[in-house]
Amino acid sequence: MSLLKNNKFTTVKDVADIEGLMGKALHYKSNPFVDKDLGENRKIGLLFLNPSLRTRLSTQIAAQNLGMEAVIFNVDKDGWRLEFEDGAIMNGSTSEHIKEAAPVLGSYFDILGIRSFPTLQDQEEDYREGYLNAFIQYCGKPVISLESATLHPLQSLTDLITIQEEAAGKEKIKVLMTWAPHVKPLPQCVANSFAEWVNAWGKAEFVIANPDGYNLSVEYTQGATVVHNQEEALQNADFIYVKNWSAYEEYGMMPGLHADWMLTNEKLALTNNAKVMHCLPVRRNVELSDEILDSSNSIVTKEAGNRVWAAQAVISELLKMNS
Ligand SMILES: NCCC[C@H](NC(=O)CCC(=O)O)C(=O)O
Ligand SMILES: NC(=O)OP(=O)(O)O
Repeated sequence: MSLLKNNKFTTVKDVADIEGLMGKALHYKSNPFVDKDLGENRKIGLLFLNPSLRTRLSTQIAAQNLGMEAVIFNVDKDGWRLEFEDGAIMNGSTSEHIKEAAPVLGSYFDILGIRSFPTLQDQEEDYREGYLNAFIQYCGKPVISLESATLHPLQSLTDLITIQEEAAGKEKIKVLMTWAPHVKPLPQCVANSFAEWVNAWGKAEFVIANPDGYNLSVEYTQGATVVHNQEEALQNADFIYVKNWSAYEEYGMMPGLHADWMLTNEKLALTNNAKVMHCLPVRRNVELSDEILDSSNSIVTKEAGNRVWAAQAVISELLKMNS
């Protein structure tokens, strides 16, 4: 039985068995090379339209642990500028249409991973996931999201296994996702995705705290308790997931800077000695204080280390589905 429902990995909705996939990731953590022949003679193409440290390296390592060859291509810097619009008269700055580029890439690789951030200009356009969906439509191969306009599923699977490891069998845990300040508008995707996965997992009391004006789309938060008072939300939290995001309603805007939402030791004292998580990269002393990041409560680097095992579980399932 496959742990995936669909021949792609772009949302928790593509997963048939969340606990099974988490278990598989943790199994790989203990036995990284147990399936080292599974991907023999197969190739994964990792396509980036935006920067990345963790995703590109952890996914490459995960593929190599399965015996695959991983090729990274920075589409934004090294490829032709792509056109996505149907019927476009290409007499401007775009040189190649996705209708040619995607099937060509599909012919070179067995699996494709794609990172494409939102523009934060047009909510409707970003939430339609035009880039990701065009690749899926035209490449003819299974696609893994390496962070799209609205979601970051490899990050969220990682976050759940990290929580499971740290909770160490504790029955009732409270997970708080809190908005944090930032200097520029960031996508909602990491926060949407974490909410989508924690809600689908259903094993935690889940609270989201954000200032007025920063509510996420209910499509992802449904099931969580959304509050606007951070101190109240911090009470008895076992895990604090820290993330900035720009406004969803007043799309891509920053309706208030709220520097006082940065987590400090004083605030951490309100919690159940909570572990602090962040997807990284993090801006020190803007999003999270030095005193938290340098304390034993911070598990951010351990969390990033777990990215390998989440990616390995997903690639392994896709290899088996397409063997
Ligand atoms: N892939 C992990 C997060 C990516 C992105 N962060 C950023 O763009 C941070 C940029 C900066 O701090 O300059 C985000 O929040 O969605
Ligand atoms: N957390 C994460 O996706 O990091 P990168 O942007 O460095 O890949």
